Order: sequence, then C-alpha cells, then structure tokens
Amino acid sequence: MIYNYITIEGNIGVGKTTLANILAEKLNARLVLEQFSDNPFLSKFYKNPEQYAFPLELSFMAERYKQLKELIHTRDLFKSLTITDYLFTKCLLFAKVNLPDEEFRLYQKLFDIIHQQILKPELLIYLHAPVNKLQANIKKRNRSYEQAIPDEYLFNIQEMYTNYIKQHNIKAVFVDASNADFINNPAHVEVILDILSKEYEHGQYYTSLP
Ligand SMILES: Nc1ncnc2c1ncn2[C@@H]1O[C@H](COP(=O)(O)OP(=O)(O)OP(=O)(O)O)[C@@H](O)[C@H]1O
Repeated sequence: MIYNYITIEGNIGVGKTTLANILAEKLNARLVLEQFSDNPFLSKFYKNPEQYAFPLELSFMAERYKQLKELIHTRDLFKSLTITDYLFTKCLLFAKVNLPDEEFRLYQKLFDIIHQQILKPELLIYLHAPVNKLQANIKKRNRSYEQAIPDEYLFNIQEMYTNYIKQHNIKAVFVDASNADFINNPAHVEVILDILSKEYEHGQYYTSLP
C-alpha cells in the first residue's frame, strides 16, 4: 500500500461510510468514522436551522478535532493504513453554507487555528452523485430528521466541496457514484482498490464505475 492515510468524502447520503467500511476490511486498515449520531444539535438544526446552526457547527468542529487529533498521538502497530469518512475541512464547508456571514467569519478564525494541527490525508476519494440520487439514498435509509432536506441544500454542499477541492488543488480522485453499489458489485470496489494502488501528482482526477 502506497498510502498511510486516505479519506473518502462526498455529499450527504452518497455512501462514504459504506465504502470506508468495505475498504477498511479489505485492506486491514484503521477506520475513523464520523460520529454524527451523537450530536445533540443535529435533529434540532434540521427543524430550526437559524437557531441551531452555530452550536451545531461548533460541536461538529470540536468532535472532529478530538477524533483526528488522536490520530497523531496513537498508532496501530498492526495497521499501516488509516481511512476516514470525512475531511476536517468539511466543518468549514458546511459552516459556509449554514452560517450568516458575521458568524461564519468568527467560525473561520477558530477553524484556521485548529486546522493547522490536523494531519491531512495523502489522497482524497470524492464520491459524486447527482442530487436526485442523493435524495433517493436519504429516503431509503430513512433517518427521520433528514427527510425534508431541500435539493438546494444538497446542491450548495456539492458546490462547496468541488470548488474547495479545485481551488486548493487537493490531490483528489472524483468517482462518479451515480450508480455505485459497493456492497453488491465487487467490480465497483475493484475500481477504488485500483485507484489506491497508484500514485498521483497534485490535482484532480476523474473515474467512473463499470
Ligand atoms: N458541519 C455540519 N453541519 C451540518 N450538518 C452536518 C455537518 N456535518 C454533518 N452533518 C450532517 O450529519 C449527517 C451525516 O452526514 P454525513 O454526510 O457525514 O454522513 P452520511 O450522510 O451518513 O454519509 P454517507 O451516506 O455518505 O455515508 C447529515 O445529515 C449531514 O447533513
């Protein structure tokens, strides 16, 4: 394995966690998953975004910082690869969509200080699917608080991710996950394993699934 640390990213409901789990098992990797269900503000936020966006964004940042900071201090002697299903920068991108400008500027100051202490992955795999596919996935998995997410929100998050990756020239492979089925179609997993067997220069790359 060329990589020590990779991240799977993508919009809400695209299937990051499923893929991260499958890869971790196949590659005997250490897996670090987002702990969003423990966040007491998330369901409140979806009901009342104006009131709960700031505490939600702060609490996500605090949790992610705690989880990712530990990566630097702990090593797993039996596992040389670590896989996460989120980038620390995800905090900033969601905050940009959810906070009014003044609050966002305050949030960004904190983010910039903390971000410097976080280890960055060597490669990002970005799963991309159109909004109607994301909505279908969200319906299927049926978390009650997510059922009224507007298309516009998913679209804005997608834009935020893709612009950030391009503007910062992050080493990323975009995978067209419109028809992805990593659970039942081994050929789809093979495509990802093939990506992980290669080295890339900085920049963005695009792959589709068979
Ligand atoms: N910073 C944030 N601000 C607002 N909501 C967030 C933030 N981070 C995560 N969430 C919410 O937490 C929930 C879980 O998000 P996330 O995209 O990480 O996982 P997921 O949708 O289960 O991903 P996947 O299906 O790709 O595994 C979603 O409802 C998402 O909108």
